[in-house]
Amino acid sequence: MEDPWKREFEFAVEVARKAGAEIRKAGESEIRVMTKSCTVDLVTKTDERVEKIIIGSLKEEFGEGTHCFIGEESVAKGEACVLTDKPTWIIDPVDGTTNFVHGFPFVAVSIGFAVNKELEFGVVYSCLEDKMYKAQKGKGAFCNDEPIQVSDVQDIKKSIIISEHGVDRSPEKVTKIFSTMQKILCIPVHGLRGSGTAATNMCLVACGAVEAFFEIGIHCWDIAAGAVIVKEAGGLLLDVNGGPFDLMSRRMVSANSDTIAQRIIKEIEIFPVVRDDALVQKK
Ligand SMILES: O=P(O)(O)OC(CO)CO
Ligand SMILES: [Mg+2]
Repeated sequence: MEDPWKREFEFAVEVARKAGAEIRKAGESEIRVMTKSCTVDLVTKTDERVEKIIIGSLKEEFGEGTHCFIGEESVAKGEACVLTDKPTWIIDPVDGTTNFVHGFPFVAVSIGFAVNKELEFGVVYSCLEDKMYKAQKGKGAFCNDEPIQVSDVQDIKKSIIISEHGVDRSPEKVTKIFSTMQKILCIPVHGLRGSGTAATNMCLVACGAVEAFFEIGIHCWDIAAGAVIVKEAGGLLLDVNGGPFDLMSRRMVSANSDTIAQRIIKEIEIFPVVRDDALVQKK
């Protein structure tokens, strides 16, 4: 069947590569750090500039009228974060801003594309490692053009699991997050990890380096692209309560298999978060 989004997909790969080069270059000079929701929610001029480059390039190529854009920094400045049926680009210009600021070597550009609220393709460029992950619905997942697949480990005791602690440091939430991690660690699993970027974490699931990544508190721009990559690599996505995955819910389990996903879900202590599409629009 003719691929209706081929041009968009190929352009997304090109734009992600260009954005990654900008991030690498910016990392060589002094980085001026600002904060968003709290003192540990960091943002830099590079996040804002790279998002403008990505959205500017996409608008120039595909026009403003028919395509919609959800970008992390545009939403931070008050733009809407609502997924409609229109072709929508979901963009995190710098996933792993804290890593970028500290020179911790995992930083990714994440570009997802949805139509009729369904994800069609995802591109994650881990720009410091120079790894281009990409996937189109129904066409498999790739890293630097090599096919990738999730791991076939079904025994949780032989797994590595990724989770992150996020930027909300209220003691009740931190207690729940670490209690969940403690329970999973003590199953016992082989190890717990975290790269500091959700997009890269999902690609680590997709290429079989770890069995699962789960988090409550991530945003749609962190995981839209990775969601397609995990699925196309043979993995699955679920809500943290075992229900269907909902991109705007800020809750996600991505895993190599249902067996691993369900075992983790048994241990997750759920806490409330405000959905992305319930964020108050400032514009
Ligand atoms: O670095 P960012 O884009 O704030 O994203 C974080 C989670 O929100 C890492 O995935
Ligand atoms: Mg992010």
